[in-house]
Amino acid sequence: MNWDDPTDETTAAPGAADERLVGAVADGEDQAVEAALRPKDLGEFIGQEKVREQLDLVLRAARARGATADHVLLSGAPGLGKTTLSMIIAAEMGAPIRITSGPAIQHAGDLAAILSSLQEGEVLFLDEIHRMSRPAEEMLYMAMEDFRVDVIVGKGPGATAIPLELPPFTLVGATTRAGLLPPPLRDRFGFTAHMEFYEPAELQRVIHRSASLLDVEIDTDGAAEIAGRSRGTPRIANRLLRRVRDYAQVKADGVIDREIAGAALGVYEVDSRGLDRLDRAVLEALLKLFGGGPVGLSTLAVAVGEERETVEEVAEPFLVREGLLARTPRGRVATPAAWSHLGLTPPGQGTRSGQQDLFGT
Ligand SMILES: Nc1ncnc2c1ncn2[C@@H]1O[C@H](COP(=O)(O)OP(=O)(O)OP(=O)(O)O)[C@@H](O)[C@H]1O
Repeated sequence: MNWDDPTDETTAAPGAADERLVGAVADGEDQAVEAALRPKDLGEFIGQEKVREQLDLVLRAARARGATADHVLLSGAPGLGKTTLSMIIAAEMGAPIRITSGPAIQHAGDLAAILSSLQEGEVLFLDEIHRMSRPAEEMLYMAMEDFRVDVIVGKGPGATAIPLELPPFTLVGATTRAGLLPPPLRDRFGFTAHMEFYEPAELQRVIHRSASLLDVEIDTDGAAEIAGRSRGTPRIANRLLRRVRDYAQVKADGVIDREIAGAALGVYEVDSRGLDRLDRAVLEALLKLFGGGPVGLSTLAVAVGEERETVEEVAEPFLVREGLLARTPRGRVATPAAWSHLGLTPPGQGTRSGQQDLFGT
């Protein structure tokens, strides 16, 4: 976990991030419906304009040369569309795709088995590439550069390396942490793209598109309301849309407008900026109990009745990214935006501070 990286929500306390409605990591229900919602080509892929434009050039040029596309590295937080883009790359190249992940490749032999069964031009999508084992990573260097691997047969002094030719393929590596990749691996990608969080207007388009695929009626304001609470992440936008759809079906006529979206997400405790119960508890403790800080992480965790790791890894990254909380050498500090988001006045700036509120003075 990189404490200073507010986008690093990937190594959060086990289960904690996944169970949240606003967690960016896919849960079982997401996996079941995401296939139906994935854009199928670059034209359908919303936002990430620069990445799309550059990738379009890379793929067109490869097609014009009749060659396999260069290896592609996609970095960015979970749920921003890395898997989707890798499938689009394969579709645009008219190639099959094989999907695996770093943690699934623990031995070089696992990788050799996959590589040796690839077809010519196939796209190999390697999610969480930064979590691959060292020996597999070293085998990948040669495979990417020379389309060849040395398979070691036997052990000790009798071990022999048998060279194995591979068909040309395109590796699409995905990582939440490009900085963690060793430079020799990073350098072997011909094209590297960093995926940014989405603007609310882009998420609004994602929501309209998904609503139409799910046969849900939603108006512009309803989509805007959900988009504003989706933490810049299409996966979260799609998940919130499904919960709001349930609410609209049960409590109204099935049509989603701003009022219905706001009421539904109120039930699920996702506030107007996308903070959930845990995020708000952390902020409230920081403001009301500690006057906005600085306060140590352990003290803050005790105050909200959570594990230190949960506060640090599950709640804080988004609060930092939103500019609501700062991690300083002296401890956690609330920003002016945190006070205004919770409708409180910082101490010394008015009649009602968080501290005064708490003690009713
Ligand atoms: N640009 C986009 N336009 C429309 N929908 C998108 C876009 N990006 C992502 N999505 C939707 O969000 C969902 C999650 O995307 P995807 O699985 O590609 O994310 P990811 O970055 O690979 O996540 P992870 O790192 O957790 O594997 C998909 O179902 C897809 O429908």
